[in-house]
Amino acid sequence: MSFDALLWLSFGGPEGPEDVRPFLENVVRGRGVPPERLDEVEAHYQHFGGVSPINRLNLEAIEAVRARGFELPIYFGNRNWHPMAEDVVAQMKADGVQRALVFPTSAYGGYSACRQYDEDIVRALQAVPDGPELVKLRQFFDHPLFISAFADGVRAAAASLSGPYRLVFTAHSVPVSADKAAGPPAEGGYRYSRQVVEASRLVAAELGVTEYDVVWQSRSGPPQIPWLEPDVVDHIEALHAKGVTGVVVCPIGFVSDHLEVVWDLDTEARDRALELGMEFARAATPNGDPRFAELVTELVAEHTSGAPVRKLSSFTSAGCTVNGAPCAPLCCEPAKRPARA
Ligand SMILES: CC1=C(CCC(=O)O)c2cc3nc(cc4[nH]c(cc5[nH]c(cc1n2)c(C)c5CCC(=O)O)c(CCC(=O)O)c4C)C(CCC(=O)O)=C3C
Ligand SMILES: [Fe+2]
Repeated sequence: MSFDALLWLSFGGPEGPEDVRPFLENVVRGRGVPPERLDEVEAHYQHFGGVSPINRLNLEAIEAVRARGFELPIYFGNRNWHPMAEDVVAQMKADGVQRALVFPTSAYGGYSACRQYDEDIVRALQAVPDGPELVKLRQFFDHPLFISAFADGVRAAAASLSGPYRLVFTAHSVPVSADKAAGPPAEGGYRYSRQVVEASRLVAAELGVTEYDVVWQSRSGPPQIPWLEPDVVDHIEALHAKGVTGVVVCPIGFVSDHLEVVWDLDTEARDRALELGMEFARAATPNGDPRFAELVTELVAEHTSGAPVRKLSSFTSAGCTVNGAPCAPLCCEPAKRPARA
């Protein structure tokens, strides 16, 4: 199969104070997130001048891929903020692109991490009749380059501490019902949390660390709905109560230092740990590591030159579908809630 472009598909983030509210409205449209939660999250963004680092980090990662001599033109589009996926797909069509690979900036399965990117593709193609064929790349949570980049991040973070530490992996929480619906029903659900746990195990194994925890962060939604727990800040408090004096937090669920990382971890979790008199260090995310550009190049080469599929676990790496089709019938079905307007 031949391809004539790569679409780098991400979450999007605001570029200034005025963008924050409309961006947040895009993210939570139809999701039942209470306004108080939005006010809180808006304050986190405004703390950084209303600018999320995510767009800049994506552009830097794209430059790193280009700098490797990558053979296809790369387009950048988002789910929730400009450049919006539909505008970029219109541009691709205008440029004569007929078949493109799509790199979604999430390593995992599940509704928010995988299926919602399929929905973005469907939405973009609906907005652009006779647009290019779009083939999404697979999930890469257990790719050796992804795992070793995180392992080095943990090594460097641990080296910055003076005493012993507990290794704590963290990923974005999701509603328990969404995790239960992650993956095709025949697999038994929980694909997202199982992949997060597996990636964490692989990083720990590469480091030779046998005692570690996997926790969750950045919970949203109405308080009465259960989300994956424990929360990273609560967990740091529990570790402190057990006499743990240092913590290395590895944001295994994220590819770059976007807002949930620089606020929820580097600010909130860190402040709490220091308040408790604990040492705290946060491992780097892979986005800025040369291995990340190599990873993208390899995932593309699986399609363009039959490069081997490298993965360290036997767990399914799905997500590779055409024009936004789900991976399998009923795979990662969205929760029953009002449709996006
Ligand atoms: C699994 C997962 C990932 C990892 C996979 C992936 O990377 O895709 C992820 C990434 C991200 N989440 C992000 C931002 C936000 N997520 C929100 C809300 C939500 N996230 C959810 C899940 C996830 N989110 C869910 C289930 C919700 C509830 C609403 C809904 O059901 O959709 C909200 C609303 C406010 C709030 O937090 O309540 C914001 C602003 C940003 C950009 C940060 C920046 O600007 O730098 C990124 C990369
Ligand atoms: Fe999926």
